[in-house]
Amino acid sequence: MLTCQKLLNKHTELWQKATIHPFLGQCKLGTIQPIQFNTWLVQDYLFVVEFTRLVARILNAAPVQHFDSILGGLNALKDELNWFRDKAAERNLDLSTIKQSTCQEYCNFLLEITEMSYPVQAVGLWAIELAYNQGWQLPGPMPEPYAEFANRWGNVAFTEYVRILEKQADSALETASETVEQQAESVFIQIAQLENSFWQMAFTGGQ
Ligand SMILES: Cc1ncc(CN)c(N)n1
Repeated sequence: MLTCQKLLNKHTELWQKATIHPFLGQCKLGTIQPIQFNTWLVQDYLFVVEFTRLVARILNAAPVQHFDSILGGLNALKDELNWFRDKAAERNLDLSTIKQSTCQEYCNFLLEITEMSYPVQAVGLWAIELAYNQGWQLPGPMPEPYAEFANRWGNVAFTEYVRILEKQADSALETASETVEQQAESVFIQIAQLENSFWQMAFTGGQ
């Protein structure tokens, strides 16, 4: 039987590339350049808009026992979108801009996930949230102004939320066919690759 942990064990290197990147390393050192950080901030806001739509669709496919956590996630996304708007305003950034190709590619992939069965969606949701939880947590405490960003996804409550998503994905996988297991693995791999590309996009600052 496939589990989230098995996916992490099987694709260690790929997952490391998704969660450990010079972008985050330079946030930790305080040496990230404004163009790089601002590129990430604007593009991540655009991503989170589409991610919110994905979570809403996952709610539609989920068993009622999983509603609590998904509704909690949607509520947190409401705050997160407003927080992104505040952060962008502080930096005089225009959020009504076009998506860079990597961001667009990831958003297109989110749409593809919505057409798959619930176990695959549950694995996708867990992987996307785990990527940010670990990505922002692994470097350890960051200096201001990045501490606030690291804390948003690295905090204990978010870690607990990701654990619940993992349990839900595992329970959805319990009765999954081999085909669905393969789809879940493929979605996990693609998310890991897209997460790495997203950091890379921000790191190159849109040049
Ligand atoms: C690219 C990306 N991946 C994941 C997350 C966490 N929701 C995010 N905000 N952005």
